[in-house]
Amino acid sequence: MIQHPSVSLIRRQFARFVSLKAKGKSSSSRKWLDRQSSDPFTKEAHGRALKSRAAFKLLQIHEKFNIFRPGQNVVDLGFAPGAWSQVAADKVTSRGNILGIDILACEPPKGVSSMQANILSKTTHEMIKNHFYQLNMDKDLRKLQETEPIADGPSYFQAEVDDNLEISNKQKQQFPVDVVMSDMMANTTGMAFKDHLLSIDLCDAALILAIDILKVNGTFVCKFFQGKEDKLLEARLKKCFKVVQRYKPPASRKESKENYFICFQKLPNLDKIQVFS
Ligand SMILES: C[S@@+](CC[C@H](N)C(=O)[O-])C[C@H]1O[C@@H](n2cnc3c(N)ncnc32)[C@H](O)[C@@H]1O
Repeated sequence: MIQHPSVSLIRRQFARFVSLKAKGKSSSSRKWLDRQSSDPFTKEAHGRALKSRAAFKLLQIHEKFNIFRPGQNVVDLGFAPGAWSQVAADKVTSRGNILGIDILACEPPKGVSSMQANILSKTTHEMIKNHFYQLNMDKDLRKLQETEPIADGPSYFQAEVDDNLEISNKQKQQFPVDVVMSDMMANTTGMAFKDHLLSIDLCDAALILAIDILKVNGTFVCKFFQGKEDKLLEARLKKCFKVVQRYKPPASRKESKENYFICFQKLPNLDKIQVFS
């Protein structure tokens, strides 16, 4: 094919521009690419159709602490691209429910519900609560319909069903979730202290949600970036859970400041003001 000289010139200049850009890649992004291509967890994640190597961190946390059981309700904060949700969905089976929240738009993995929302907004917390309340109501209604054929029954029958629903929802609605887990992190700035504070803010938002919706004895898993304030976070966690442990799974890179709090046995009757004072 004969090309107009100006077209081929533009193509050559474009190719040169691309190659210069590639050469000019910062050493940190080149290092990142090298690390990704040689990383055994990244390779294995591809092989097992997992969304990212982050899956292995949660698998290792689960292997050590036995977090999940079939049938549980789980909230996955900062779920995108979805590796933790994949792991949780596999462990809780189709009897359980996973809700993933992320500030970014992301298609959730199979069997996972999701919301694009910011956990630092109060509205997001309300939306999460409503999601599980609705699930509970649907479950209760199905149970009642299995035992009582309400569709053709007289209206007093329906009233009785409504009363029963109200009672069981009052008991269950408040704390419908078994596990709240957060792998959230905002875009890092490169300034260690600022990144640490950003991370602690996200942990606090996750903890507030856990106080509001976790069952008594429920489990909380939370990534944090280590720094001066993590002792204060740990103190808050200890007011809410009987057992609080720090654990850095082997799949978490040694050079990364990330670490995890694994908290078991949520305590009853928590007062947020007291926890945060
Ligand atoms: C390290 S990634 C999570 C990886 C995920 N656990 C997985 O296995 O695929 C951190 C996520 O936190 C999300 N995030 C950061 N700030 C957030 C916020 N304020 N609200 C909700 N999600 C947030 C980011 O968008 C990002 O997708």
